[in-house]
Amino acid sequence: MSIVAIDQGTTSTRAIRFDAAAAIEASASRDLPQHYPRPGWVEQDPEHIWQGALATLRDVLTHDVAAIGIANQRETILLWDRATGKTLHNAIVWQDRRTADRCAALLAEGMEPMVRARTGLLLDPYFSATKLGWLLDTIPDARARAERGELAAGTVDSFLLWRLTGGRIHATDLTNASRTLLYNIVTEQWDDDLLRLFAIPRALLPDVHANAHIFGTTDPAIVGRAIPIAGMAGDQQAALIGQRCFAPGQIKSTYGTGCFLLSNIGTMPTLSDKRLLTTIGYRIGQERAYAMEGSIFIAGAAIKWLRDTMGIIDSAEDSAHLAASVPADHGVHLIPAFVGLGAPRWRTDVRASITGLTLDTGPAHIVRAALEAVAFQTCDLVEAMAGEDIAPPAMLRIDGGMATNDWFAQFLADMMGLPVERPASHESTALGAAFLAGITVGLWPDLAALDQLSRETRSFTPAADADRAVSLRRWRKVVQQALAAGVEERI
Ligand SMILES: Nc1ncnc2c1ncn2[C@@H]1O[C@H](COP(=O)(O)OP(=O)(O)O)[C@@H](O)[C@H]1O
Ligand SMILES: O=P(O)(O)OC[C@H](O)CO
Repeated sequence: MSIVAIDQGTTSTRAIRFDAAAAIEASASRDLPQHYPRPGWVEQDPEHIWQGALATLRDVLTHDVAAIGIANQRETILLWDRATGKTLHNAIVWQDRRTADRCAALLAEGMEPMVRARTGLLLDPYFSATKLGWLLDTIPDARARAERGELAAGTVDSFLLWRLTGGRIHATDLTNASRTLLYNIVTEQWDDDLLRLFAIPRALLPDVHANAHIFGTTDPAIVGRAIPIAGMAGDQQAALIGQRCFAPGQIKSTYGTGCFLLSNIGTMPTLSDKRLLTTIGYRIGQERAYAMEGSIFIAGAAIKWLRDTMGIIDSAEDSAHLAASVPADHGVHLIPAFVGLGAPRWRTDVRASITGLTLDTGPAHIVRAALEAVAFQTCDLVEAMAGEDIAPPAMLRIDGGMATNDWFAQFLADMMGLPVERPASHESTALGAAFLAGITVGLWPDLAALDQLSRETRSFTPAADADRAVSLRRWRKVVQQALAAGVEERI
């Protein structure tokens, strides 16, 4: 028996087939283009999302696949016609900032404490609700049609489920729901007050289920037979599960397009004093956990930008040896605020900058500064979490495309002063989705059984002589300057 996980990420879609020992049997991948129609706007073509998922699924599907799991880029929102299945607009991607003014207006009306108490989130354009509101306000007739129940909205998991089931099932899981600003993470229901606040008709929204659940079965016309879609989770929560962070205090950080650090905080939805997010970690049968999250919007995306837009590097892999070629006291800083800054600062107005340039600055310095910035931001998150009333981490588990970079993993350990552990396979997100589907169909009985599966890892131990304090002090000074420049822009 094997399980296929679809990992629908921001820049690519992958399908991976796992065996009963959680080893990878086959994998397939397709790139997913991003569109930037205006500064701060980020969109994707829904048909690209769908075709990528379908093609990769078909590539790895065999007769012994017992179930499919889905993990997905979160918050990205789609709107489609229930009768035809056609989308009404491009997907608005989580990084999109077009609703910054709407969020600022709600903030000025004093709505954030209520929103935060119910959702664990903040009033930021990152989340789905204001994006969905924008679609309803912008597309002619959309609001009236939504109210009549003719339209469906959903995050990427929900859209893929709809398409895979031949337009029969409109559902999501509670981790994805918990990123919309519409879902109450305490009562585990869509929240009527929040629906009113964001002017979202209830008829648009999917049913919500726990993560390990038969959400539907594939339409045989699409993949040849009816296979249960038996697990779904937002990609960061899927990585938390794939990294087996099942005990309070266990913490993982995934370095894909962005970086998302999630700490298992147990069964209470404790709110942060430091502008971190509280979110649903997972619900699998009777097992449940909330997570505290620090979200950094740009991680691997900075390396992708240096490669694809600036042409400074030929491949992302080259960034490791280029960084190693530059001395530690190089003095260059890159603030990767290409779409503003996420946790713990949450500043939509700040823009990216490179400082400390001299005539001997070359591409390698900028590459190193980009990798360093992601590590420094992780330190800021870990420090913010250390001030919370939650169990302190003993080490950090990392994964995602950028985590394959050895230089980065070592620098991260050095700057945090904490050991960093990296699984041999960086596909923790897909593994988490496979775990969910496998539990549902009885391949594994429970979380304890997952913990016992063999797990090969590599550890990065902090170097004794790493100049942590000085490096972090310099980083924070440059961030302060970028924040002040953001204020000036607004004036
Ligand atoms: N060796 C590397 N060093 C630094 N960044 C890398 C490396 N390999 C991949 N990346 C970055 O990782 C990202 C891809 O990781 P992935 O986990 O597939 O992301 P996503 O799920 O967001 O699409 C890209 O942004 C890429 O630039
Ligand atoms: O594409 P990733 O892996 O950076 O993940 C995106 C996140 O889910 C956004 O919240």
